[in-house]
Amino acid sequence: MKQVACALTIAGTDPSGGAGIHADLKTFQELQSYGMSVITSVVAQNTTGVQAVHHVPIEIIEQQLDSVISDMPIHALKTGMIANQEMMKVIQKKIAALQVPYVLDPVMVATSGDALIEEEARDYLRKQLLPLTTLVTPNIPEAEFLIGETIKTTDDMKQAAELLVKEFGVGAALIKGGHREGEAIDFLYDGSNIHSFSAERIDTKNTHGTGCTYAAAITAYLSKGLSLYDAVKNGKDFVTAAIKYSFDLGAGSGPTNHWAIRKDKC
Ligand SMILES: Nc1ncnc2c1ncn2[C@@H]1O[C@H](COP(=O)(O)OP(=O)(O)OP(=O)(O)O)[C@@H](O)[C@H]1O
Ligand SMILES: Cc1ncc(COP(=O)(O)O)c(N)n1
Repeated sequence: MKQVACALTIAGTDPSGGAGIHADLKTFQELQSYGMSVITSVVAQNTTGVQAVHHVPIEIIEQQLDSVISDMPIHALKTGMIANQEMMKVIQKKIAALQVPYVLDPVMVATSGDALIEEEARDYLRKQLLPLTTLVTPNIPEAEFLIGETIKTTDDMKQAAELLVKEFGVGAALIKGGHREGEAIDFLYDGSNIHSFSAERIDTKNTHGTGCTYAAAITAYLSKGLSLYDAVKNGKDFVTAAIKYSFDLGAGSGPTNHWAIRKDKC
């Protein structure tokens, strides 16, 4: 029997604490999964945008992966920002051998609009990393890129989720509706059924890190042994509370609140 659930994130940093590795580790901690991290890129960013990016050398990414994999239990893992193909290759090699639930957040641009991954790497992600996943969690622009089709309606969202499983080999697909108007509805296709997860839209500009927080919450729940459906359902509650009680910090799009779920429960 496992002593403690352990979750690993492989992603970039956010010194302002709202997105990337920081959002992931805060979420793991809040959900009582032991958090571990491998850093791909050091990103100088805040609520207003990205100011600079420094990629960690490939051999150091590989060594970080070896350090954690050789010594620690990993019950679920998540990837976020992986900026280029070389990084993807090494991560692909290491995680293919792991055989644990894998949540891929196909991070391409920050909420601010700044690009976080190189053009040529997008295709590599689509062809090589998607087939390794238990779950992929694109927002609408990311899903449009992955399937090469426009997504306008909720039917389009459902079809995109099915296509990702049937044509692109992902284990399951969760298409997030944060970028639409009206209720915040997401669709999960798990290979057999479509499920919807919906919440009232919260009127706020403070959504920096919502995608990271959602995928990290799902990863934490998977590390604790929840089913995919329950992990997404609980993850949706977690991110909704995090947006509802988000912080009006910084001059731009403020960060979500990773301990908000406690307020809703108390
Ligand atoms: N204003 C909002 N009110 C309620 N839920 C929201 C709101 N905005 C986004 N969500 C929800 O937050 C989650 C993240 O969705 P979104 O589509 O924004 O992802 P994302 O684009 O990857 O995140 P980010 O904006 O951080 O890049 C989804 O469950 C979505 O429905
Ligand atoms: C290192 C890193 N990873 C991911 C995001 C996306 O988060 P968001 O779109 O919410 O700003 C980000 N800004 N920075």
